[in-house]
Amino acid sequence: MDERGEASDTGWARWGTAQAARELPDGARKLLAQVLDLTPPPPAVPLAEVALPDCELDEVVLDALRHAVGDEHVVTAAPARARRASGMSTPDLLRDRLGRPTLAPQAVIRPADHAEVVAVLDVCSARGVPVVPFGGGTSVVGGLTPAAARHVTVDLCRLDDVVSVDPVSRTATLQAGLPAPRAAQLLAAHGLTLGHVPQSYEYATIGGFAATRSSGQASAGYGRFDDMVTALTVATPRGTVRIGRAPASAAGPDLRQLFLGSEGTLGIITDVTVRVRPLPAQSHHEGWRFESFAAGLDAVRRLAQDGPRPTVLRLSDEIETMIGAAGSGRSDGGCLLIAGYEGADVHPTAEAAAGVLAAHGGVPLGAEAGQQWVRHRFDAPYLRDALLEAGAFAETLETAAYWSTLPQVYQRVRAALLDALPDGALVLGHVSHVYETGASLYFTVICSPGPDPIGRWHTAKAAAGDAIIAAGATITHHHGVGADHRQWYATEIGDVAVDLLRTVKRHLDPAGILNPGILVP
Ligand SMILES: Cc1cc2nc3c(=O)[nH]c(=O)nc-3n(C[C@H](O)[C@H](O)[C@H](O)COP(=O)(O)OP(=O)(O)OC[C@H]3O[C@@H](n4cnc5c(N)ncnc54)[C@H](O)[C@@H]3O)c2cc1C
Repeated sequence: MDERGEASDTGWARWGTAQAARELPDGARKLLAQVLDLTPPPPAVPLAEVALPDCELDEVVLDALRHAVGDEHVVTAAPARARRASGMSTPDLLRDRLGRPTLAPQAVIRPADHAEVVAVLDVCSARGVPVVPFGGGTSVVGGLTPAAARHVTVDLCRLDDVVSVDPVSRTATLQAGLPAPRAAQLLAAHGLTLGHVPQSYEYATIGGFAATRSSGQASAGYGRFDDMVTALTVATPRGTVRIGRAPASAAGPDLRQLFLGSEGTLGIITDVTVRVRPLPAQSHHEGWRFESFAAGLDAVRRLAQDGPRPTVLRLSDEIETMIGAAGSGRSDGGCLLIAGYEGADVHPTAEAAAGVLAAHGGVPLGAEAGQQWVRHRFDAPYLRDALLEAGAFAETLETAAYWSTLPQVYQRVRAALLDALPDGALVLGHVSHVYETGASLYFTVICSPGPDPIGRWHTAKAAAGDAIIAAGATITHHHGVGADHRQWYATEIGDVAVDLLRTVKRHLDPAGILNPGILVP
């Protein structure tokens, strides 16, 4: 078994391990059976039984790669390649379940450090071998499935340490392949935290967060991941770029931003320097009930704009609240808001925020509702597996918009999804990342799979993408562009910006080996 647990099927056709699987709560199962035509799928093909054609890379290329990283770190075994053929969107999982991953790499290359990443890029650039950087493999937008045959995957799993900590400036330099839980553990030893807790926290990596501009559940208090980055090192086919020598700078455009969100198309990020904060002495979460999503949105906007700002601020719409209640046995109706506070002394902030929430019609549900959310904050991906097993289809998408247009965007995306899935679908929504000027909107769709669940989802997702762009919102707030959002991304940024991006890519990656077909239209 290697360090990613291929032999135990970790992350194959499911989130995490089989041992960590969750049952669908009875209430939720009954509710779904009333509204959807549930069709349980055949059992998933185990990873060890996936058959792939043998690696077709030239022996000269394989030898050069072995020379760059060591023989045992050029892996051509089918399980290792199959496991890295895609990310973790529901279509990815469904293809995995059938034992038919989209486009497996020819080999998995595991460099140990920046110099080895540079050496791998040199080989691949000279030989025209496409390269897919791989962090935790949790992309949900096709970010790991290039439009290229015979590619290799560069797995950053051996770049998994803290390079340095500067407690005076409160920064830490972290290697790109460091998984989020290990980063948290290593920083905690210094009394520090990053505060970045996306729902994919258990498996995603520091480099992946930077490459996709990730946003975590506590973004109201700690900011987005790209807000946290003060410097980064990137290996490109042209050489190494290191940017960020001061906390702020007027030395030209901020080129860190060129690489943040570049999704492996301009280079491989090998380390990231991030702002860190002291581990919070206190943490308190509580629930609130609002009569309607509109009323809750009003309260959330007031906190986002005028403060006090909680660390976690999350508002579910009526349907998400109802489904959550069916799962937990509660049935308060309305819309559930979770407010979380972390810091040295959270109670003054929590009390002042409570005043704002109550003034906007919020009814306190107490700390138990908050704790309930904390206990289950990482459950959703496991529940998606449970839904797939029960014969439903479940997938998510997200966007962001200014406050003035947010309600219309919400309505239009919901309507587009429901229209595209006319035989019954549940569309759940929430707001969980807020800014002074607007917020993200996150949708979960649960529907009957039908005979062609992937095709059906592509149609619905395209309708949602069209609605998002037509309503003036962004095609993605935090999942990234990948292969799946490219078409809408091109419309969003326009022709001149598309040319600019293509020109930058041509300069940094003249052979066009880095993640072809991802991000760059
Ligand atoms: C169940 C689930 C929940 C999720 N929840 C959230 C959430 O709450 N917030 C959020 O922001 N996202 C979320 N995501 C999406 C995903 O976790 C993020 O995009 C995450 O940042 C990806 O990190 P990763 O290490 O898994 O990267 P990967 O999936 O391995 O890679 C993502 C993209 O970045 C590129 N890449 C990876 N590492 C590097 C590197 N070192 N240098 C250059 N390019 C690189 C890859 O080629 C790929 O295009 C979720 C995904 C799942 C499956």
